[in-house]
Amino acid sequence: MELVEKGEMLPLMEEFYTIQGEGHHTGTAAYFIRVGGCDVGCHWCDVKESWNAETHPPTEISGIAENAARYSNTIVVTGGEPLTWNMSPLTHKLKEKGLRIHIETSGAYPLSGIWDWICLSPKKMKLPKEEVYKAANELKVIIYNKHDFQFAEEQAAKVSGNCELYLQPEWSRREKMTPEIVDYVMTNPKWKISLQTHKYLNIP
Ligand SMILES: C[S@@+](CC[C@H](N)C(=O)[O-])C[C@H]1O[C@@H](n2cnc3c(N)ncnc32)[C@H](O)[C@@H]1O
Ligand SMILES: Nc1nc2[nH]cc(C(=O)O)c2c(=O)[nH]1
Ligand code: SF4
Ligand SMILES: [Mg+2]
Repeated sequence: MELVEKGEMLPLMEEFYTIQGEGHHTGTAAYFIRVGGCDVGCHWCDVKESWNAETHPPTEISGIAENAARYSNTIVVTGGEPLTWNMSPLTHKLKEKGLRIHIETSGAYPLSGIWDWICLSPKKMKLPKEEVYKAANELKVIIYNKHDFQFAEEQAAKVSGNCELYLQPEWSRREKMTPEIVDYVMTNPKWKISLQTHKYLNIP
């Protein structure tokens, strides 16, 4: 659909008001907008239902923004992969309402939209675009196995000097990898650990 191509409508999977569970803003209330569509294909992805954009209804962005403003002054746009779509129209609508806008992204597609905070979670299968590395405020690398520490260092070499660095255990591997991350962070203190705290709290 043409309006989806322009970013005037977006395949909306779900919206929910919750506590940011991960990374720098952990513990802070925020309204999440989850946009469908992703072809990065992480085998451990915890929202595979988001991948097929066709299963999520094209939704007017003005309605999405009005609804979001009723809940919170901090909005997290996630997915799916939000940068699959042109994020400029939605983020301008949210900014008109004076909201703070954060994105959760793999960075695999060109950076669109205006953002107060960019969380970049790079994936080996589809590496981030140069401009997303440069703009990222936090880098959050998922640790599934020991090789991922090496990948994390390679990715850290690509972000700006003031980008915060996080290692986050892949959820199904948390018992094995969390102690390894703890050791790694103590040895390499430029990194911090990020846990999916919403899963421990049993909230969305
Ligand atoms: C579902 S993704 C959506 C946004 C975007 N596609 C991305 O990957 O950044 C949201 C965040 O959850 C992380 N994530 C997804 N599945 C996970 C899992 N099984 N364990 C830990 N983190 C996970 C991603 O790396 C990303 O930081
Ligand atoms: N509470 C909560 N915090 C999150 N931080 C990033 C999430 C995401 O799926 O993008 C997420 C999520 O799904 N829930
Ligand atoms: S990039 Fe994000 S949404 Fe896409 S498969 Fe990977 S974790 Fe899931
Ligand atoms: Mg999540």
